[in-house]
Amino acid sequence: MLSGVYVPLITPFDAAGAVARPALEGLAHEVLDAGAAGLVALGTTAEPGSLDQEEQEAVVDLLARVCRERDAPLLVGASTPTAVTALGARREVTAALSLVPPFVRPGEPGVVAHFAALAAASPVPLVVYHVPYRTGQQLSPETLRRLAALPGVIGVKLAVGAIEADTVGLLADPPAGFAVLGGDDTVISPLLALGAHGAVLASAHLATAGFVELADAWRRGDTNQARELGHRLAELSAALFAAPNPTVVKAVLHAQGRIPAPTVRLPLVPPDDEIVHAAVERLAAVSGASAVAMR
Ligand SMILES: O=C(O)C1=N[C@H](C(=O)O)C[C@H](O)C1
Repeated sequence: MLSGVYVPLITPFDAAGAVARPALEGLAHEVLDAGAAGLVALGTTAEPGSLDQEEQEAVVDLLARVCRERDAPLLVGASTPTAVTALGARREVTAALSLVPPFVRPGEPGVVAHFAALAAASPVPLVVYHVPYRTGQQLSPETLRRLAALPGVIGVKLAVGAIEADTVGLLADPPAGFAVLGGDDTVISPLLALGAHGAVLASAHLATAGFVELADAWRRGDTNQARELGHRLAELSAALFAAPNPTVVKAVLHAQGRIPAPTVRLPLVPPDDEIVHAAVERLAAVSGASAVAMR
């Protein structure tokens, strides 16, 4: 079952605005070196809607090669029958990360029917990407359990924006063989405390070892370490999400010299300098105060 911290890699661009493949490869190895359980290609953080087909394929090709070299799991953002079918030829792909249909607001029976059909068509397992503030579609615990019972659905990336009673109930009695991965960076520590199996965190491009240690500490029951580290990392995530993701993450990676430019593509625009400075300072505070070597 999926577990640990997965990093949904940004798409770095060079000074000319093209995908900076060497930088992407470097980031992939860096986060795996720091203990990330696996990678996500074409997550929200990758700005997939701003990449053309060739760029998307180049990103998946590169990250699939890295995951093959590192024997690491790879999730790939893919939400249509055509997109998931295209993953069949890629043996490195562990699962598709498939968005609850956005904007349409089909209702919960429609969501279940959608994922039943998508899973039946998919050559790879599915992780349901549930992010209602982006999709406009809420899902009850009962519906999440119905999704978990679908053949081929192996988990959920849960990004409901808070720790809700429904979330507590789901984690009190999680469906067997169904991974619950947190997708809300600022509340990932309490979600792990409740028993989430792991996380998909844009924040984990930075202080990667800290986020890995956070998940490990909650898993082994080291509550003092987990609680203290969780508070500090939550402050870092809040700073990294003070402007639309991944604008701040990219700016900090550029400030660290890890990517050639902080460029984001429209409709995203660079964050205010003050936001970037605050995130850099928060990262330094987290890194400086931690016994866990962080970058
Ligand atoms: O790229 C992702 O996957 C994530 N996207 C979330 C979002 O921006 O809504 C944030 C999370 O860190 C992972």
